[in-house]
Amino acid sequence: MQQVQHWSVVVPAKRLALAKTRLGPVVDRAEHEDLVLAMLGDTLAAAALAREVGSLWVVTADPRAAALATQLGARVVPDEPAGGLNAALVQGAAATGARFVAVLNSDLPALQADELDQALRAAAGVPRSFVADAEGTGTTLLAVTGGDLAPAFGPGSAAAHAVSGAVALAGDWPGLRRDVDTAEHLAAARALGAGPRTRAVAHEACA
Ligand SMILES: Nc1nc2c(ncn2[C@@H]2O[C@H](COP(=O)(O)OP(=O)(O)OP(=O)(O)O)[C@@H](O)[C@H]2O)c(=O)[nH]1
Ligand SMILES: C=C(OP(=O)(O)O)C(=O)O
Repeated sequence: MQQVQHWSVVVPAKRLALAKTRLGPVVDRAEHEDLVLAMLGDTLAAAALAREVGSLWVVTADPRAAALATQLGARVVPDEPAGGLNAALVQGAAATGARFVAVLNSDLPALQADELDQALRAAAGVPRSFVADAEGTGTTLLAVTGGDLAPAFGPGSAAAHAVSGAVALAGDWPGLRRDVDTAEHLAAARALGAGPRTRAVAHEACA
């Protein structure tokens, strides 16, 4: 029987009102926050179904994101003092107290539990690894099996993670790689099959 490694998965969630600025005008101001929250919810729901995931953690300063995370079974780590994404991830990883830690973006509405399971199984065999986004420039998942996370998220993070020694994980994981920054990405995620929360909000906006 295949052994299941229980990972602590840390998901960062920016304040809804400040997040996803590049999505631009696909939805109005009120719906924008709902859409960001919906993508977080679909990401967490898929991750919660993954067999390799032992616990889910959300680092956020946003009350609605924190409430949804709790409802979906995640533990909330307050994002304070607000030091930006990489600081939030280091804080979240430390809060888990775990050796096997993976950080996962919150904007993966087409994520499938089985692709996360496959990626985490591959990640278990190396000290530090990452999954590049669909464009190959960004990062959607960074995993460590005991050492420092040393996150380098931001523009060009895939190259930064590779240069710092993390192994690029290979796999056909379209939902795991499809982060949503722009309207085009949202359309691509919907074409792959976004989760129900994102579908419900995006339906109105992009019908
Ligand atoms: N807790 C926390 N999460 C963050 C922070 N900045 C970004 N994130 C999260 O990190 C992940 C990747 O962030 P980006 O894709 O750059 O998202 P963004 O900053 O909302 O998007 P843009 O406004 O388009 O740059 C998403 O899960 C964000 O919610 C931060 O300062 N704190
Ligand atoms: C922060 C990142 O996300 P994005 O490129 O989607 O902003 C990243 O890929 O490092």
